[in-house]
Amino acid sequence: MRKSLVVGNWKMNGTLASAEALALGVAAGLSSSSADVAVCAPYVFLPRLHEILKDTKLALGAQNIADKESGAFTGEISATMLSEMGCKYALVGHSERRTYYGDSNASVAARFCQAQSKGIVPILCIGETLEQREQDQTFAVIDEQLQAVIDLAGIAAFAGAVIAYEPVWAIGTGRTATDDQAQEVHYYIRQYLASKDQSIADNMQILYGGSAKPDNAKGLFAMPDIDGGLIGGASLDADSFLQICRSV
Ligand SMILES: O=C[C@H](O)COP(=O)(O)O
Repeated sequence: MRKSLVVGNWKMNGTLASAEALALGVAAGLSSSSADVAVCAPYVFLPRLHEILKDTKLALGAQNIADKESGAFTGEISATMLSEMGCKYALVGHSERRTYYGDSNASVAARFCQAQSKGIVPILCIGETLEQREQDQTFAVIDEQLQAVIDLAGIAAFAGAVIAYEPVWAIGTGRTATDDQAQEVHYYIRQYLASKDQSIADNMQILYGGSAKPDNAKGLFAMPDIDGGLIGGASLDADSFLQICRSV
C-alpha cells in the first residue's frame, strides 16, 4: 500500500514573514491529514523554516538542487547545503526550470543523483506541453524524461524517489487534466517503470501537479495510480492546501 504525499510548491512567492505564517498555519492543521505533507519553499526561507518546523509533521523541500557537488558554480545551491537546511525533498526538472532555465534531461538526471547522494528524496517532475499532447507525443516525452534518469541513476535509485506528473498545459492555467486524463498518464508511467522493475513500480509514489485545487483534488486522488499532488497556487493559502491534504 503506497502512502499518499502532498507537496506544496510555493515557487517565487511570499516574504519571510508570510512564509513563516503559512508554514505554521499548515503545520497546525496537519493532525487531520493521513498523507505525508511537505512544502518546497524558496531557498532563502529554508533556514528559518527549518527552525520553526523542527517539531512538526510538515517536511521541508527545495524547488531545485545543483547538478554538481560543489565548486565554482555561481548562484547554485548544493545537496550538502540543502541537507544542512533540513530538506527531506528536492524538486528536480520542474517544468518551469525546463522551460525558462533550460534544464535538460541530462542535467535533471544529474540533479536527481546529487539529491540522493546526500539523502534527499528527489521529486522528479515530468510531463508534456500542450503542443506535444496535441501531436500525440505525450508518452514519447515521458519515456525520454524517465529514461534519461534511469540511464544515469539506474532503476534501483527510483526506490528512493518520487515522481510528479505535470501536464505543462495545466500548470497555473486553471485548466486541469480530467481525472481520466491524469490517470491514463500515471498508469503509463507506472507501466514504464514496471517494464524495468515491478516492485519499484508498485511502490512508486506518483503525484499529480497541474492546477489541483480543493474542489478537484478528491476526484484526482481517488484514481488508482495517483498517490497525491504537487500543488502550486493552491498551496499559498493554508486553508486551501490543508483541504487538499485532507482529500487523500
Ligand atoms: O509545482 C506545481 C505545479 O507546477 C502546479 O502548479 P499549479 O497548481 O499552480 O498549477
